[in-house]
Order: sequence, then C-alpha cells, then structure tokens
Amino acid sequence: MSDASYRDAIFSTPLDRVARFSFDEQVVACFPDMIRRSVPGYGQILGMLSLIAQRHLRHGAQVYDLGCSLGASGLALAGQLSPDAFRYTGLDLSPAMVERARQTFETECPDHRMQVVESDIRRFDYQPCGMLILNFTLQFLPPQDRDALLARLYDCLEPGGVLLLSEKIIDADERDNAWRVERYHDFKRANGYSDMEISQKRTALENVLVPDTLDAHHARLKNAGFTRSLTWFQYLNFASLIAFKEA
Ligand SMILES: Nc1ncnc2c1ncn2[C@@H]1O[C@H](C[S@+](CC[C@H]([NH3+])C(=O)[O-])CC(=O)[O-])[C@@H](O)[C@H]1O
Ligand SMILES: O=C(O)C(=O)Cc1ccccc1
Repeated sequence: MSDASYRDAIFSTPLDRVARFSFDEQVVACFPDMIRRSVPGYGQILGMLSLIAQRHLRHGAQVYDLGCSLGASGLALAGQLSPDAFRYTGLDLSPAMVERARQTFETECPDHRMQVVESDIRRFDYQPCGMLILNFTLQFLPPQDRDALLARLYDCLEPGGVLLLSEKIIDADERDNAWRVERYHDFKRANGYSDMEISQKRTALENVLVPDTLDAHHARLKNAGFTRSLTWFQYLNFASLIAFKEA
C-alpha cells in the first residue's frame, strides 16, 4: 500500500444504504485528513501528550497506545522524548492501520523502540506499564466491555502511572447537548464537509461510536480503581481526561 494520504471523501456521494463505519482500507487511506478535519483539538491533544509524558513517565517505562491507528501518539512521543525514555507498544484491530503504523515508525523514528501489534485491546496480555493512552478508542468498544477493560488497565499500571483518555462526549442536558452537536457540525462544515457528508457519517457511526457523559467517564475510572481523574481538555463535544494511579 502507498504512503499517500488522501482527502476524506468517503461520505461525499449519496449512498442508498449507509454501512456501519469501519476502519477499513478506504478509511485508512484518508485517516490523517479525516481525523484532523473531524476531531476538534486533535492536534492540541497530541501536542500535550509528550509534555504530560515528560512530567509523569518513569524513565524507560512501557507505554501502551490502545487503538493506535496510524501511530500518531507514538510519533508525538518519539518526536519529543529520547529513545531510552520509553518503550512503545501500539495496539490496533485493523490490519490496514497496523501495517501503515509499522511503516511510519520504521521510516520516522527507527532508533526508538516502537512496536505495533494487531490485537483486540480487550484481549491483549498487558505487562506492567507507566502510561496508557486511549485516544478516541474506548468510544468504539461496546459499552458493556468498558468497565472490565479499565479495571484490567488499572491493574497493569505501575504506581505513579497515568492513563490518558480522549473521547467524544455527550451532555446529560439535552439543550446543552444539542448546542454542542450543532456547533460541532458547524466546525465540520468550516472544515469543508457538506451537510450530506455530515449526515451520512452520523448514520454510519450510530451504535458504532457510543459516547458517554464526562460524569460517566469519571465514575468508570473511579470504579476501575483510580482515586483521581480530571478533565484537562475540552473542545465542544470532545474531551480528554487524565487518571492517576497513586505512587
Ligand atoms: N477492540 C479494539 N481493539 C483494538 N483496536 C480497536 C478496537 N476497536 C477499535 N479499535 C481501533 O481504534 C481506533 C480508533 S481511532 C484512534 C485514533 C488514534 N488513537 C490517534 O490518536 O490517531 C479514533 C477515531 O477514528 O475516531 C481505530 O484504529 C480502530 O481500528
Ligand atoms: O466525524 C465524526 O463525526 C466523529 O465523531 C469523529 C470521528 C473521526 C474519525 C473516525 C470516526 C469518528
């Protein structure tokens, strides 16, 4: 497969039947463009990731990036941290994503210890680690699988370790929720998506990307064992949380 990244035009023609969204070859080919134009704050979250790692990561610690896609979080870390500062394992279920993430690490940061494994994050055998990254991944798991995964992740995190959780979120208040979603659609329009693209993608994501409220996320983290979590970033209906395991 080529390294080229295309403009996302997946939902730009009218479809008789909109299929469930999946991370197939077609999505992989335009993924950097799609995520940049569709996720408010995506670049800022990645920029902050390495600053957070510089403060919280034990030297040489293991980092897991769950649902790593093309490895953007790993690249952000490798861009700012020395090769001996961490070991990185990206996990993703999509073979097309994994293949391209591996190629990217090989060419972009050959001296860093970057590994990519094709795996379901619910079944992977995690080793002790200093940092766990779930950058817009938990939202794609069936809601009933989320608690068990977070409990396992809490267990494999070393004392003093952190979990970073970025998600599309909903508001419990219907009016606030509607306002945020409308402004999110304005954001997408301003980034060149048509009303038809916005509407067809919305259909494709129904029951595939299932968002929670911020309160539900904090409650879930607490339930998994984290005594402290905070929302460090929010832009419309997208947010990023950090949870700490006590040292
Ligand atoms: N059960 C699963 N096991 C493994 N991977 C999974 C699973 N379910 C979904 N995925 C994978 O999770 C990723 C979600 S994208 C993450 C962006 C990235 N973190 C980024 O910072 O660029 C988010 C988005 O596209 O909005 C996809 O690559 C799926 O294949
Ligand atoms: O585009 C959307 O509506 C989103 O919620 C963000 C997104 C970005 C990339 C893949 C799936 C969802």
